[in-house]
Amino acid sequence: MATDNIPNATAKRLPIYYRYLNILADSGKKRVSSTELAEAVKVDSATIRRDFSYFGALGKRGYGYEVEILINFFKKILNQDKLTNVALIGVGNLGHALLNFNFHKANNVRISAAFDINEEITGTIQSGVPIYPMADMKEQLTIQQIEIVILTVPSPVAQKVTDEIMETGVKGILNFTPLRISVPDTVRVQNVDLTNELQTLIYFLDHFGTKDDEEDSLDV
Ligand SMILES: NC(=O)c1ccc[n+]([C@@H]2O[C@H](COP(=O)([O-])OP(=O)(O)OC[C@H]3O[C@@H](n4cnc5c(N)ncnc54)[C@H](O)[C@@H]3O)[C@@H](O)[C@H]2O)c1
Repeated sequence: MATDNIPNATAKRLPIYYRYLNILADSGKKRVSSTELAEAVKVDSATIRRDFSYFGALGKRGYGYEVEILINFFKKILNQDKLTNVALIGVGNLGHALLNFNFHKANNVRISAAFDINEEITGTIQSGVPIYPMADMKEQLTIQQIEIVILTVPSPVAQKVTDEIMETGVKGILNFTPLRISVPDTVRVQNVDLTNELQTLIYFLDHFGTKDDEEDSLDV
């Protein structure tokens, strides 16, 4: 089944579907229609049907979707069976918040190592995660076979730190810094910018009120 070329917006909705399907399964529900799912996850049913259609026939017209089949399907696609270790670089205000949070609601991803230059925190363990000095970064990323890094360093050092990361086996960076970092084609960068999200929200409220177009909504 080809899942390589699904649109970004669809890929971003998959964890939302997966989370809600688990809630349905926990409440004993066996079957769900795209309309019911649409109501719960606030994505219109046509979009849900189109998203699911990228993965072949997951349901039948007029019958809906088997909750368990969908869960098993998304579990595989989202790699929920496999624990992904992630590293955090830059344990300041934002880094601390992410360490505290540590994705405890997702059982397939966790921050297993953090790095900083601040000697007051290196060598300590915060929220159960060891903070290593930057001098240990390459070695630890390699030993722990970490392929994903969350970047929360100040923007003036973001590219330099990225270049160091590129000397390891890291394949993906969740970039919280405002700098648009340069990486080789083999590495994927996902930028997170709360200011941008807030401004987009303000724009939609100003122009369209509260009724948003699903394709452009902020949680795509
Ligand atoms: N995307 C967003 O919505 C969003 C929101 C807030 C902050 N930010 C960005 O996130 C980053 C962190 O913000 P913050 O408020 O936590 O900053 P901060 O100054 O509190 O933390 C930065 C941390 O990085 C460490 N650091 C500095 N140079 C380093 C280096 N070369 N290698 C490793 N660690 C290094 C510092 O010691 C510090 O602990 C900034 O780039 C900021 O602009 C983004």
